[in-house]
Amino acid sequence: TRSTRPQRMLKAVQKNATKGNPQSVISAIDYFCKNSEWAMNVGDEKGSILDSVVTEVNPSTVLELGTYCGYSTVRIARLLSPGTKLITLEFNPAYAAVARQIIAYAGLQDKVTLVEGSSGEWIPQIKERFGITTFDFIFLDHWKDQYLPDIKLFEECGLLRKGSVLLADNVICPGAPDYLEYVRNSPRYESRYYPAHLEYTKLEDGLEKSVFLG
Ligand SMILES: O=C(NC/C=C/[C@H]1O[C@@H](n2cnc(C(F)(F)F)c2)[C@H](O)[C@@H]1O)c1cc([N+](=O)[O-])cc(O)c1O
Ligand SMILES: [Mg+2]
Repeated sequence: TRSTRPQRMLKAVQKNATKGNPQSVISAIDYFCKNSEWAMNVGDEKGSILDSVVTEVNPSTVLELGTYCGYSTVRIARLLSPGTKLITLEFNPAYAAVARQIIAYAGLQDKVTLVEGSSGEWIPQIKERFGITTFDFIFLDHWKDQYLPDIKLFEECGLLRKGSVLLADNVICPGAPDYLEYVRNSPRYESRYYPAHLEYTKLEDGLEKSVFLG
C-alpha cells in the first residue's frame, strides 16, 4: 500500500541526513518540504524564532504539544542543557512512530520523552508521572482549537510558575483566535507576537510568546 507523507519524510532524513547530526536532520526535512512535499513542520523561519526563545529561556523543564514528525522536537532538544529532557505529546500513533525514528536518527532520544495520548488525558497526570512541578517552557503546535482549553488546564493543574514561557505556533494561519484573545487580554500573561510566514510559503503566520505572570 502507498506510504504516508511522514514515512516519506523519514526516508528523506535517512537518505540525506547524517546520523547523530541534528542540524542535518532539520535541513533534510526542510529540503524535503520545500522540494518534494509540504508538511506542517514549524519550518526554518519560525524555527529560528523558536530557537532564539528556547536559547533565551534555557529551560530545565520543557513540554511540547504536537510532536507530529519530531521536527520541532529535534530543534528544541538540540539546544537543551546537558541532563535536561523534554516531554512531547502526540495523539496519533503513526506520527509518533515516525517521530521516534527521526528523533533517534538525530541522536536525541535520551533528551526526549515522547508520550502518546491526548492533552486532556495527560496534562493532569504530568506532575505525578514525571515528577515535574512546573514548566519553564511550553511549545504549542497541536490542534489549534485545543490551545485555549489546554492553557487553562495548565493553570488549573498548577503547571505554570511566574515566568513560565508559552510559545504558540500558527496563531495567524490556520489561526487560534480564541487563544490569542485570551493571552493578549488576560492580566495573567504578558504576550508578544513574532511575525513570520507559514512554513515553506509566503503566507503570513507567526508565533505568540506569552509569559505567565503568576
Ligand atoms: O493543523 C496544524 N497542526 C495540527 C497539529 C496536530 C498534531 O498534534 C497532534 N496532537 C493532537 N493533540 C496532541 C496533544 F499534545 F494534545 F496530545 C497532539 C496531532 O496528532 C498532530 O500530529 C497545522 C496546520 C498548518 N496548516 O498550514 O494547515 C500549519 C501548521 O504549522 C500546523 O501546525
Ligand atoms: Mg504548526
